[in-house]
Amino acid sequence: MTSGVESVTVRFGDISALDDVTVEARPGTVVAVVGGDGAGKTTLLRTLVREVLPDSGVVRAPAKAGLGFLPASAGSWAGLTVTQNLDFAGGVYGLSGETLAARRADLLAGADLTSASDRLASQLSGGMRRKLGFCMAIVHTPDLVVLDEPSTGVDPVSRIDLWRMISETAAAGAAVVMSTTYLDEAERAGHLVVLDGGRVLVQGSWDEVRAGFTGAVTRAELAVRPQWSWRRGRARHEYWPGDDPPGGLERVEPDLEDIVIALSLVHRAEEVGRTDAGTAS
Ligand SMILES: Nc1ncnc2c1ncn2[C@@H]1O[C@H](COP(=O)(O)OP(=O)(O)OP(=O)(O)O)[C@@H](O)[C@H]1O
Repeated sequence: MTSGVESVTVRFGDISALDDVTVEARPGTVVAVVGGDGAGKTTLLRTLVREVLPDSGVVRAPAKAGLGFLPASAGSWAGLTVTQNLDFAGGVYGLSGETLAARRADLLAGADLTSASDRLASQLSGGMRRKLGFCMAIVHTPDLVVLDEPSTGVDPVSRIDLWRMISETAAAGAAVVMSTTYLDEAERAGHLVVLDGGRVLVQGSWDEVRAGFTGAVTRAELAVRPQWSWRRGRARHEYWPGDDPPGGLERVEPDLEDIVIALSLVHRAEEVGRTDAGTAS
């Protein structure tokens, strides 16, 4: 079964957190949801696991036993040990005895947490804690795994562990939907969804997103039009929608971060234009 949301709209009072969003999560693939603060990433994931009911649209997802969710918060109990946390999560899904023990041993080894089995979750590093939360989310081998920023605040070495575990989970047949603020990481997902203001700006494989991007990005110490520029390292990158930047400016091959920011700037300019037009009429 392919999970996903179709034409989903979610409102919180006046705020449109998701606006006519359609995203598919096929078995065996990783979908990375990216976008700035308040783009709607968490709302999309929470809608998929039925923590949020949409105002309109259709949600397709397995029943609870087939769902694994790592929320943006820790995802484990601070006062329990690593083993107790995993056993509790496994117990909720009916795992016990040797089956649970074997699954626990596999997960702990894969997450490089075996030597920390008896430590309280509160005594783990941020990265170890996220890895534990991930293991708890997949202990029952769910068909749909939903991860809210699994690698935020995680050191680079643990991020590599996490990515390996996520890829292995998808390779074993699960559909994985995750949000991330690390765009270099998102480029590795099979399918990308770029959100801004609750709308899907673009989605597809990284190659498709890159091929569909129009306009040019330049790099300079100072921007010509600051409102169309953003900082990258010591320089500023700037977006030119017409693909015709002024001569003399150095063009760069945009990466996903450039593309997400450029598309978001265009989207926000269009929104302002719409609001201005609405006010004028
Ligand atoms: N429970 C809620 N009540 C009211 N507004 C909410 C609620 N949850 C989210 N929102 C609003 O919906 C919009 C989308 O929020 P969401 O948390 O989905 O974004 P996000 O992309 O995950 O952002 P961030 O990366 O900052 O967590 C925001 O404007 C947010 O303030």
